[in-house]
Amino acid sequence: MAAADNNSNSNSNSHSHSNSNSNSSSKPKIVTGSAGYVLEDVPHLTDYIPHLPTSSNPLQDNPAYSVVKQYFVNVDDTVAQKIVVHKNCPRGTHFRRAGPRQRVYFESDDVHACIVTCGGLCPGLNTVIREIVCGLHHMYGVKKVLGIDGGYRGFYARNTVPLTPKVVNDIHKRGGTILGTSRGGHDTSKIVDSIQDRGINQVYIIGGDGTQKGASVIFEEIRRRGLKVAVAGIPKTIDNDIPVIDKSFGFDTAVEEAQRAINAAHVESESFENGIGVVKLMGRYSGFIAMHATLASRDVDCCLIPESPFYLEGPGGLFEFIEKRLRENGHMVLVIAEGAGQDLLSESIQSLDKQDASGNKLLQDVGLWISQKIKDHFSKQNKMVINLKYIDPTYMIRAIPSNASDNVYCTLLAQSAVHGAMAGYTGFTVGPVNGRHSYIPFYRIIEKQNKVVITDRMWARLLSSTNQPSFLSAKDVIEDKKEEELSTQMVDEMKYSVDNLEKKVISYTC
Ligand SMILES: Nc1ncnc2c1ncn2[C@@H]1O[C@H](COP(=O)(O)OP(=O)(O)O)[C@@H](O)[C@H]1O
Ligand SMILES: O=P(O)(O)OC[C@H]1O[C@](O)(COP(=O)(O)O)[C@@H](O)[C@@H]1O
Ligand SMILES: [Mg+2]
Repeated sequence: MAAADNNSNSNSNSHSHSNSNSNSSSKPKIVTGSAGYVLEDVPHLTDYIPHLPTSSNPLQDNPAYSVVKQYFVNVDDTVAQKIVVHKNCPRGTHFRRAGPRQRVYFESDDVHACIVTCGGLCPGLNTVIREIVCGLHHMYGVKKVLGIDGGYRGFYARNTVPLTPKVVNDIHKRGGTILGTSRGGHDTSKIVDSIQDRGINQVYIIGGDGTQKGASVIFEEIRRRGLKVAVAGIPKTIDNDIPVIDKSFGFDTAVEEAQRAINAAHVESESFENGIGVVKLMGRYSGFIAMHATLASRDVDCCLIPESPFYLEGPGGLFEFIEKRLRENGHMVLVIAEGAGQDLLSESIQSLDKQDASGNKLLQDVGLWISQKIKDHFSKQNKMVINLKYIDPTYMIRAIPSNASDNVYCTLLAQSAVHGAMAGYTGFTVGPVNGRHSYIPFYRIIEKQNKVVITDRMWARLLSSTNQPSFLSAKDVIEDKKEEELSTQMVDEMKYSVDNLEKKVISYTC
């Protein structure tokens, strides 16, 4: 059966904007079941192209997989977002489990896939590219895979690179992305025109929060034009700021590399009288890298992240703490995430309010700023002679190849994306939810940023390991907790009453 027979739109040069379905924009596909079960499903090509032919999955004849009992995922398998539950609480949100399906919606020979990488670098990008190419080739017999050069704008402004298992064979040993990447330059219609012109029918988009927003609008436009094109997102972020998924690829590698900078800061500070080592780590709005690097190292005396406000002067302030540590230990190490203390910076330095090409706010260098502030403080009052060393390993932690565990993780992400697209799913991001790989609708990935919750146990662990001040009064902590509880409760209540709110919802009883 030729799946591409139903794909006349995707091979047309006329940029048809007709829609085969009256539903022009996709609505969340929410399925409810008993006991407050909610499935936030992902779109499928058959939602807007009816009667698509299917064929059996070629993997069933592949000797490598045929020995694995139940290799195919049951169509009804879903993954729970919340696994800690109480006896009477609703079962909550679930996502479709990732993995190969018995039936596929593309014939191998008809697949023309493309891969693009966008946004900042991250360890593991090349591994994901490699495993998409090899997964398509070895598992599904797909021969036509195109690399888009230089991010989104490469769809219409740059050359493309044919990708084969041979071309990508050892790229996972290199940092960066062999395809190149960029910020800005997202023109949805031009991108979809290019997809249509080239006859591409599977689009793999690797990138962070900005990229996934772009992928979501590309999917909507493809759907509006009624094209048989599957759009799969693979979440990439060194900052670990993408919600829902357990963590992002490359994060472990980055945390590991950050240890080298922290070690250096520790050695330097220990070797000089009143030595202070300051390390700035990435993390625009989320302090995960700084928090995990601090927890892993045990040499850090104070960790400052964007989520936890702090102040410099007076009782309970940073200067007082530094002085105390120096008197106790003779040295100290301070780790600061790049987005921390930006409010303090803009008070003392004139804020320029500049943005990068993607519209991300360009931050002032908090590492330099805080180093100068500390130096000024101790010299002005003639308090103590200090020896401060500032280390900024910013790009060094992300421009490296991924470690072994991230390599395995990248393989699973790539294979999940390939299985999903072959099974006709579209408009989804792949990622582990409580350890199980899942297909997550774009809107859940882009609706907010993942941040360190300073009223959670992890931050408490950090505070107890460094014994640094929380820089919050007890009253602030209680208020923060209340706000967090209130918003979690509101989300739960909204989810539970979803079938009352949304009449268009497809509902069935398990
Ligand atoms: N809201 C948006 N809508 C469409 N495209 C976007 C949006 N935000 C960012 N993009 C595009 O996604 C790409 C990467 O975004 P960027 O923020 O630089 O990195 P990241 O995806 O890593 O967060 C850029 O090409 C940018 O133009
Ligand atoms: O200098 P660049 O390339 O814009 O990258 C710096 C930024 O990239 C990041 O690593 C994350 O960016 P992404 O959103 O692209 O993943 C930030 O931590 C940092 O501010
Ligand atoms: Mg981003």
